Amino acid sequence: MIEVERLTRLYDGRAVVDDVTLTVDRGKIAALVGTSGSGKTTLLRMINRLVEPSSGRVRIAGEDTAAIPPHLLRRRIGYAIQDHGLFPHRTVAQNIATVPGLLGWPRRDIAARVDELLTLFQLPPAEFAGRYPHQLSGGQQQRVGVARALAARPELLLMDEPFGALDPVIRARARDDLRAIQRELGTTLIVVTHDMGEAFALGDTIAVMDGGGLLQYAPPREILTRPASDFVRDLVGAADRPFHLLALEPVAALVQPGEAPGAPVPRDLSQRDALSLCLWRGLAALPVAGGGVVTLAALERAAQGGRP
Ligand SMILES: Nc1ncnc2c1ncn2[C@@H]1O[C@H](COP(=O)(O)OP(=O)(O)OP(=O)(O)O)[C@@H](O)[C@H]1O
Repeated sequence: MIEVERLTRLYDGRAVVDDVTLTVDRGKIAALVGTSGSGKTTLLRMINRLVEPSSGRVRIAGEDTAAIPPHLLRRRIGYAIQDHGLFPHRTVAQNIATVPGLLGWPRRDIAARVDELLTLFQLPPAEFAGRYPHQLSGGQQQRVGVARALAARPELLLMDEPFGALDPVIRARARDDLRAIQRELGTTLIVVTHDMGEAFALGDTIAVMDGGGLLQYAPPREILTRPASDFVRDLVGAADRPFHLLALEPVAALVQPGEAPGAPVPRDLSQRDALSLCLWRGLAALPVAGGGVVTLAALERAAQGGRP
């Protein structure tokens, strides 16, 4: 569990992060969103002490980070940033091996870990381990950046716009891969993003920041249906709210008895994609694999977030 308690950072007497308190449970994902300059990156960097807090504290699994020398702390916390910061003169394998090497892992364990991560990130080791960063696409470089951040099995991974440089299609895939990998490894993750869709797709909780302050910290559904202020409502995109809400749940949650023509959709299809299919095909209901249907009417009700 990560506990951020009354964390503040002053620059020239001005609080760019102002008395922020939040908790991220172990194995969960918190997404930090907010306007430009609202303090997201500064908050993230105070967690691994790349920026020293002016006041307040951070605890990781109960341990106060102020008591841990920064370089040791950073070996325990993965950090991935938009321009991924790979070492250009080191191979992919050497890049990923950086922190395990610093920690003095046996060579054989490091090699096994590099192979494991490359495979997990769908970069076959035989093809990619020996390449240099400039021999990779932007998307591949970002995956190596994330693999490197995860290499020493950190209890916590901090990500600052990790997919910022990717095109929308690859970005959505990278996000889904990250979620799957994060679940598999049980890593706690705090991610800064400008993309609300990404925040809702990834975050178990969403932290909304403005002017250094934390305006709301809550699960996605609550942020969408009960925004703490007009600012939060507008920031998350009032016009997209029904679609964000539908994207949170699979059709399995809405299945009802009945039959409908056509090929069944998988039970884990998002309600948003189901709505899209209904609209595109002009259908009032879709058959769902394993039996039953999801109706356009049920999707419409779900899009209203349970309002009467
Ligand atoms: N070293 C510094 N000295 C002075 N001011 C700083 C410093 N670092 C950041 N700031 C200021 O702190 C505020 C918050 O910056 P921060 O990078 O945390 O915002 P952000 O929410 O991550 O923004 P963006 O979304 O644009 O990346 C900004 O006004 C920035 O100018």
